[in-house]
Amino acid sequence: MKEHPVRKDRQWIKSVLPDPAWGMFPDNIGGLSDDSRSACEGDLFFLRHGKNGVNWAFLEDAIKAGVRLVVTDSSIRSNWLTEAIFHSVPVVFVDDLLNTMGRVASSFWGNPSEKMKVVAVTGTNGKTTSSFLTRSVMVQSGIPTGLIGTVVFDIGDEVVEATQTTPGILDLHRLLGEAWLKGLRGMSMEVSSHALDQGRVSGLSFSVVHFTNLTRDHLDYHPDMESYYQAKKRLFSRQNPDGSHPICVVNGDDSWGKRLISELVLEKRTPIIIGESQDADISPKNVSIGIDGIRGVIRTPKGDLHIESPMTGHYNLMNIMGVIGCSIALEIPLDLISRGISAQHGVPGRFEVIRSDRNISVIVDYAHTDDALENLLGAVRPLCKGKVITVFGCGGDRDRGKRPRMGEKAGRLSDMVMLTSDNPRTEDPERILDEIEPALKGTGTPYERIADRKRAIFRAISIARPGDSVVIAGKGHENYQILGKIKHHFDDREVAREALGIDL
Ligand SMILES: CC(=O)N[C@H]1[C@@H](OP(=O)(O)OP(=O)(O)OC[C@H]2O[C@@H](n3ccc(=O)[nH]c3=O)[C@H](O)[C@@H]2O)O[C@H](CO)[C@@H](O)[C@@H]1O[C@H](C)C(=O)N[C@@H](C)C(=O)N[C@H](CCC(=O)O)C(=O)O
Ligand SMILES: Nc1ncnc2c1ncn2[C@@H]1O[C@H](COP(=O)(O)OP(=O)(O)OP(=O)(O)O)[C@@H](O)[C@H]1O
Ligand SMILES: N[C@H](CCC[C@H](N)C(=O)O)C(=O)O
Ligand SMILES: [Mg+2]
Repeated sequence: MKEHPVRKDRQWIKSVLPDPAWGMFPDNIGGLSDDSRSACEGDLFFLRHGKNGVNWAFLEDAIKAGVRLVVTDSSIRSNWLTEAIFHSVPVVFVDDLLNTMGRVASSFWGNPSEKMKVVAVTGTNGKTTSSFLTRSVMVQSGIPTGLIGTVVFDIGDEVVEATQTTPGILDLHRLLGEAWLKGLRGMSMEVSSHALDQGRVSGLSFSVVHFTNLTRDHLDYHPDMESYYQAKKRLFSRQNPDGSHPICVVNGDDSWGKRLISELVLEKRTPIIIGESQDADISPKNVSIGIDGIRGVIRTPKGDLHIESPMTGHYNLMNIMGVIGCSIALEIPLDLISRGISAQHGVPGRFEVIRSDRNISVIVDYAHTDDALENLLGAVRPLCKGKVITVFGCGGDRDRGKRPRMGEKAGRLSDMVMLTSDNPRTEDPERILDEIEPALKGTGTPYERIADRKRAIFRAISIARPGDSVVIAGKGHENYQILGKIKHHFDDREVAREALGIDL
């Protein structure tokens, strides 16, 4: 068993857990796991319910792997646990497993989030973009800062492709622990509604929490918009482990944001409000949005702030204002906020322009909700001299209700549409297109239906004339396409370059 970089003291576990049932605490704990597939000898293993209850084979596998202590929920009692004890693995029963996991994992890594500046962003759209911008500002202000979100988990010298927007609770605490050990003192992270619903951020301490917006998505997982909102709201109502509350930054132009603000005010909290209205704490004073980006002056409680960002679109102005709010909450001086915003030249797969010597603009973007598509196409239109040709589809095994909505937006806001596949996953690609097509057809905009995404991109680029824009939406930074359960290499940017005749 490797020596733990933080927990050199033996039996630290005694101070954070109640006594095990019918057994003693082990002498030492090497690691934490909640998945039999990654459990190691010497680990403390958390036995958890899945959506289908408890799978006892997982416990058996974990014991075979040599875990030294099992912690589980008081509601989980069975002969299998007696069996664990029979194998001389002590079992601890707790009333609130997620809360215990958060406390144990944080303590195991030396409570890094309590020592770092952690900024968390949630909302349907704009999390990744805002988290990159926030990190940039924090770095400019001298706080070495990592990033956890949809595109990467970046903890200093270790940058790995993200597996989820918000990783599982133990991975999250580990990432923060390792980030601290590598000298990072800040973390800019995305928190998805799934993560909030599943308690993945339990035990973490946040300095600032940011709400971008709430529009339709993920209603395959959440029963309705109200439950989706309640999941997001947890980030703002939860307390840090020391009982404090983070500072909240909320988009006051969004209808759910307005509600969140009024609920926070009722709880005697004072959120920093961003928005177009001059009543907002942070609002635009004199801002222009064009092909070369966003520039101008933003009003803030600390005075006027000059911004110059290569990013474009009104929605990115909203993201920038949210980030200004977070930065002011961190007490970062205005000139450094301004520098940090300018230094972020773009975000992978978000409004990524594929340059070529053809006089057409090709834009790859991650818009995969109807609101994002509307925002994106609304940003492209004023910049485009010719026609807007949109290539898009919808993910399989995900919210089906957004399919017609996306079809309608794509049709209404484009001059030509290539209806194609996104990640079909285990669904029949043609059936997904069937669910998008009627709404698209209803707009009267010409379209072609080509399920093969590569062919659709090639076709869109081949029909584009000088001055036209080809918008390839939905997959952004993704370098794969999921067909069935298999991930195949696929990158919209590579395919677009190939179609444009650019050497790869
Ligand atoms: C729908 C959903 O979010 N499911 C999550 C949930 O799965 P589950 O309840 O089915 O759990 P399970 O797989 O039965 O496992 C139960 C327990 O047994 C363990 N296990 C499981 C298998 C095994 O062989 N051995 C074993 O010990 C698991 O580690 C876990 O402790 O709990 C698991 C453990 O934390 C998550 O990995 C899993 O995320 C799946 C992979 C997923 O795809 N989630 C997506 C939808 C997601 O989280 N998306 C958001 C993005 C949203 C956005 O961008 O807005 C994200 O944050 O990435
Ligand atoms: N503030 C915003 N409001 C509306 N749409 C936005 C906003 N910011 C970005 N978008 C659009 O949404 C897409 C996704 O943006 P981004 O990746 O920043 O969001 P996200 O919340 O991280 O999404 P995901 O949950 O899928 O990771 C962008 O490519 C853009 O089209
Ligand atoms: N985080 C989003 C990603 C969707 C991206 C899109 N390409 C798709 O596969 O549907 C989700 O889990 O819904
Ligand atoms: Mg994201």
